[in-house]
Amino acid sequence: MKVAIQGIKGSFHDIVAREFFGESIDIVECMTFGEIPILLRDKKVDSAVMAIENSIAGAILPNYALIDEYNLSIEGELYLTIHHHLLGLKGQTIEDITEVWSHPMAILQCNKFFRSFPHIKLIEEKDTAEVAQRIQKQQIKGVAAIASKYAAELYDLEILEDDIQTIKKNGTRFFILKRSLESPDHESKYEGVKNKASLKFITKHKTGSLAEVLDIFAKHEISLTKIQSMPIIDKQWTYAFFIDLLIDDYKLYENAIHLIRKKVVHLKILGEYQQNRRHED
Ligand SMILES: O=C(O)C(=O)C[C@]1(C(=O)O)C=C[C@@H](O)C=C1
Repeated sequence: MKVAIQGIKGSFHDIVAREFFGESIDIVECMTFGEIPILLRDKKVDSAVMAIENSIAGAILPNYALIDEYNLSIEGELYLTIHHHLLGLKGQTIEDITEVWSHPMAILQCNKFFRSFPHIKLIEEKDTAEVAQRIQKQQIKGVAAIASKYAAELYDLEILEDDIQTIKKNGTRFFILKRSLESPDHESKYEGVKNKASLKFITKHKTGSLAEVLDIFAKHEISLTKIQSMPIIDKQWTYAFFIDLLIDDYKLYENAIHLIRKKVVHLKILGEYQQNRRHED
């Protein structure tokens, strides 16, 4: 079983892939999110892990666009508690550090910490763990990574400061993705309780059209966990909506979808999957 992730061994995506699928998978490392749907489309991998939102930094909008454009199917989700640490070569202290390299989402989650160190330059890189690996391999002094404790252990770096995210409780939600919704060989090995769904819809451009859709959910006692608007790029200043909802009663959910289909100009079910509870620690 081949699973594409953003980043290398020791990245948060790596942790999620192994937590979701177990240790026996082959990880295919990508250095951009954009490579993931292409690997799925070309059948180079069976599944993929993709971060979609973080509790401090918010949604990763380009990933919504990738899932939509390549018609990927959401097969599962995982909420991971994220602890960011400042990692450097053994013997270094924070006073020695003049630059910090990390993934842009990780930097966003730690911005407040660096306000107290205005001389430290923050530089966006492709992956938290890849920076940790590079610092060790090339014995780079004066530079620190923002990465996980697991990356510190793997790449034998020292934790110069721990838990540097803006607030202690920090989490990222990841999607487990499979090939296109239309794909004929679309298998569902992870068939379980499907008590959550993600949808995309575009309403008519008239007063109250979004309210009508939300009203149908309310009347069917369907609880929404997230609503996200996304620009429709070929129709400037118009928007599509991405909604996550909980399915308590599948029949009620189906009825609601049936009614909503008649109200909107476009509706796509991105996936129905088992809800993962958010960890609180
Ligand atoms: O760089 C990593 O380790 C990643 O897995 C990427 C990523 C992200 O894209 O949000 C994953 C989780 C954290 O929120 C920070 C970075």
